Amino acid sequence: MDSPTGVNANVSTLMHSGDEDMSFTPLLDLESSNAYATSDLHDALEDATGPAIMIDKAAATTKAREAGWAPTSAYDYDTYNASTKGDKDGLGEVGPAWASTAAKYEWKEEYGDVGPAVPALEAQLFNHEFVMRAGSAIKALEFTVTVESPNAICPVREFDDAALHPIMRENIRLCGYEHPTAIQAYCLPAILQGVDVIACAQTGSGKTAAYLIPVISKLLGKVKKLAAWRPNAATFNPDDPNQQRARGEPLVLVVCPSRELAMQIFDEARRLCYRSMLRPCVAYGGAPSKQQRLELQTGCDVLIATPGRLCDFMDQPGILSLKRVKYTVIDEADEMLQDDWDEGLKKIMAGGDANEDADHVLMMFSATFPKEARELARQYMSNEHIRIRVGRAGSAHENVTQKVIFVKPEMKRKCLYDLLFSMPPARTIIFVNNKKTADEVDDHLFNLGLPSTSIHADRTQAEREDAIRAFRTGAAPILVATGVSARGLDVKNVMHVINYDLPSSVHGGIEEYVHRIGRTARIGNAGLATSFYTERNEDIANNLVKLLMETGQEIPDFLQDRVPEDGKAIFDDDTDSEEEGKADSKESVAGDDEKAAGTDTPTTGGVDLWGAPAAAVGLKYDKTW
Ligand SMILES: Nc1ncnc2c1ncn2[C@@H]1O[C@H](COP(=O)(O)OP(=O)(O)OP(=O)(O)O)[C@@H](O)[C@H]1O
Repeated sequence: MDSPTGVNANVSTLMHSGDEDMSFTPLLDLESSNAYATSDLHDALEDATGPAIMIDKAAATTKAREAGWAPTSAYDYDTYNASTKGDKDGLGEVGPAWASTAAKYEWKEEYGDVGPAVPALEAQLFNHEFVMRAGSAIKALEFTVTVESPNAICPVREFDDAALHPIMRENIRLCGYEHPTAIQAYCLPAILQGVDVIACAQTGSGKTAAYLIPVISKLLGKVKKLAAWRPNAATFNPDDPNQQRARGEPLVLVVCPSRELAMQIFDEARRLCYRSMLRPCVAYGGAPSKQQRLELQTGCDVLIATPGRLCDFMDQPGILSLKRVKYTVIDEADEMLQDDWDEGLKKIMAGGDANEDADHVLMMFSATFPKEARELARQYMSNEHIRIRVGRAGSAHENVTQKVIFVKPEMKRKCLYDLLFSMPPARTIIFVNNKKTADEVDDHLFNLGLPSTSIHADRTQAEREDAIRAFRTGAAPILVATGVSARGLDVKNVMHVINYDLPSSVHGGIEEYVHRIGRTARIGNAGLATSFYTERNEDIANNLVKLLMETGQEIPDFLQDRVPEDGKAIFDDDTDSEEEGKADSKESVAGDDEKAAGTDTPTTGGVDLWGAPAAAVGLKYDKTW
């Protein structure tokens, strides 16, 4: 069936009712993918490059079912078109329910300091089977932590030690977070100090909670004093045009580059704001703005937004004002500091009518922070800011087993097909470098009976949300994606990331590779990343080999000549040579030796890895976590 966008997208179901709709039956048993050890997956790689076999569609479908892959189900564009036609505002009865309208705790004026539990909402937010749980390999996220700060930061080993608000402590418990990760252990006390923070830690290490927990916790005690007026949820009827509406005046603003990431951060905020007066909202492009506007008008204390839609709302002062913002977080900051986002980010940072009080705090987070981004980031930060780095800025962790296979370009499809059949069915993301290839690979797999779906920037927002939902629930356990989804996507049990195309050095390079492979093996779980390497990928070869070395991976024979002569994996960019004076010691890869060398002793002098003279930020110390 042809789609309105001219592709044969095949999202497995037409579901527009929010990720908490439990009537949706996953076709892939979510737990079963836990049954396969990562070693089973990569041992099977040996079999993945056999000779091409031509298979007809019926035979291929039978083969896919026999191998255990879930059945395919075509996207029903007729139903989709019928349901959204004439419903541009997304407010019609049959229109899709967007992620931005997902249920949240609604505060009533008669509540005291803590609202009562709402069991149905609690079950949706915390207990459903799609919430990630920390894996047993969480220790692999324990790197040497480097802190540069005007004051010493005393990390919190346990959430109980962080002086958090009781509601926050309870919500963390409901989330199932038992211990803080390294980045959380340092960010909690750092952010509670109330100064600007730049933080960098590996993919899937809990950076979202690292900023949301302290910020929300700090606001909880004073929200009644700080928050703007909003209608009482006990009596407010959003359908009544005569009801008085609020203006969105958030206390917290989180800006991130992709819609999917915004929805995900919104989900985390919905959990962490549970039973509190703080009302989270999300604003992102593609979905109708009217619904998002109504949400802002119902009250907004924590706003998560992508830049385009945020700037649109900033141009409507009756709808949104940033004058109360106390905390601004730029997530995926190195991406947000790229030229593409320059105009929007400048406008957001200038803040329109933003809070110019001295108490405004700016935070930047990412798993990667190349040199140019570090320099730019400093321009926005106050002089006395805190910098926290877990391991090397831009490093990966050893929970992802990385395999690189040499493939002739014309053999990629065959190789992909064999690869998918060489191991047990598992939730898999296949990254490609352009939208056309995404459509082609998705169609190819789907036509061979494999339950794939795909996502890229040319898809409508409804298609994007459906694709992610189908992938998350297991209805379509194979997701073909362009780099748009490389950052942030956090889906339980993604066991395998395949780089059908490796990122080129001009389009994301090694940073994008790190983000892509980081969609698997999150928060202490294990995963596999397989990359198809062709002769056209020479531009990324040196950094790829260094990254493989850094994480103790096997270097394939065809890349052996890229191994540095001294056997040390030092990244060119891991220095600030543009600064006057010498960079302090170039950091070698974070291995056990380096960890052992970690010291609690503060050091000063030289130029730090973020490009500021270390003396300007007071203390600098490494600590073995
Ligand atoms: N302390 C914790 N214990 C257990 N799970 C946690 C903890 N903190 C966060 N998580 C979970 O870990 C997962 C990864 O967190 P998150 O998405 O914030 O990672 P991230 O560091 O931002 O990754 P990326 O750089 O890829 O965006 C989420 O599902 C989150 O709910």
